Order: sequence, then structure tokens, then C-alpha cells
Amino acid sequence: MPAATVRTQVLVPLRLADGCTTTARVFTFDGLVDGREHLALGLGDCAAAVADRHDPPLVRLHSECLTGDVLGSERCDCGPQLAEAVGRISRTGGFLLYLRQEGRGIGLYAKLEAYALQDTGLDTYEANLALGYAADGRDYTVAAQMLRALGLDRVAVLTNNPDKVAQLDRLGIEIAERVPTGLHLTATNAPYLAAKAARGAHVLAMPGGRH
Ligand SMILES: Nc1nc2c(ncn2[C@@H]2O[C@H](COP(=O)(O)OP(=O)(O)OP(=O)(O)O)[C@@H](O)[C@H]2O)c(=O)[nH]1
Ligand SMILES: [Zn+2]
Repeated sequence: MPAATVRTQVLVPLRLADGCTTTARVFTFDGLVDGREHLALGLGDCAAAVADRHDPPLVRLHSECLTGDVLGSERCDCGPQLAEAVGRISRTGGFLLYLRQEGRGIGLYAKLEAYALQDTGLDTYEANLALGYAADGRDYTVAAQMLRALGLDRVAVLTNNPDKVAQLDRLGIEIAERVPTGLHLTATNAPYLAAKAARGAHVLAMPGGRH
């Protein structure tokens, strides 16, 4: 895996949903293997008891979702997951990697085409396959490069997706712990979450389910 380096670090003040104010250290990088503009946010100065500090640092690999993250779409759980991650990491200390992997890596237009297919009855993975894409083709090499550039080779990962943990481990990042994200279930996103649990091997405590 080629090394990446930190290109810029800039401070961005944030006001969280609960009113806590914090300052994110936003990092850009040179040398990321896919040439995309991925970001890392260093978080952790919201008032927190020393006991809340996570060691090793808590890290979230968040895949871009314009519809969920920006528009607040309820087709998925990305928006609440992003808010949860920023809030938790601001208290425990750690990093949020904002990965430009819109639509599980297939891009925004293709994701919207996949949504149109889902509206005819396919689930989220079947729709990707019907369009000629992998069900989930995300590669987390850039995330490992970013963590190394930040000096992090041992982390706790905030995710319900075992593939993120497995890939980082294969890429030489030591995973001390997988920390589950919350279950942000609504009537609207229930089919999406059910498919992630049943077909995507995500560890989700779906009501009445096996996971
Ligand atoms: N192709 C496709 N991508 C989707 C769909 N719904 C959400 N996404 C994308 O899926 C990505 C988020 O992946 P998820 O499977 O929800 O969750 P995850 O990141 O793998 O797992 P967690 O770490 O537990 O959140 C984002 O890039 C979204 O844009 C969909 O129906 N089709
Ligand atoms: Zn989403």
C-alpha cells in the first residue's frame, strides 16, 4: 500500500445537535490511491469526562451519501449515523473519515438508478447487480492510507459492517475493537436495513430478526 501524506490541516468550528460546540481538525491528503478528495475530521474537544476517552481512538469510516447526509433522506440510515458519529467521537476523541464512496462506490447517478429499480421491487443489493455493479464494491485502501498518514495504526472502529474491519485488518491497521453504531430504524428505511442485515452481513439488532 503506497504511503499518503497530510496535505492541509484546517480548523472548522462545529455546533452539534445537542448544542455542544467543538472544533474539528479537517485534514486533506496527497497520494491517496484513487485520487479522490477524501477528508478526515479530528474530533474530541467536546467536554467529556476523562473516563469517556477512547483508547485507542474511535474511528468512523463514513461512506458519502448525499441524499442521507445532506438532504436527510429516510431511504437509508446515513444521516443519523453521521450525526451519531460526530457526536460520539467529539466526546471520546478520534477521527471521522468522510470517504467519497457515494452509493457504495457506484456514484450518485447510479445510486439513484438503483433506487428506481428498488421502487420496482429489487432490494438494495439486487439493484446494484441488475445495473452491472458489485453488490458492494467498496475498497478501504484509502482509509488505511489516511489512518497511517495520521499516525494511527491501532484503532477502534465505529461500524456495524464487518467488511470494514476485515479490510482494515488486511491492510495492516490493528483493530482493537468494533464499536457498534446505533440502529436508526424508521418505517421508511426498514427494508434497506433488513437487506443490510440479511444479505450484507451487517450486525444489526433488527426487531424480530436473527441479527
Ligand atoms: N448502491 C446503493 N448505495 C446505497 C443505497 N443506499 C445507501 N447507499 C450508500 O451506501 C453507503 C453506506 O453504506 P451502508 O451499507 O448503509 O452502511 P456501511 O457504511 O456499510 O456500514 P456502517 O459502518 O455500519 O454504517 C453510502 O455510500 C450510501 O450512499 C442503495 O440503495 N444503493
Ligand atoms: Zn444513505
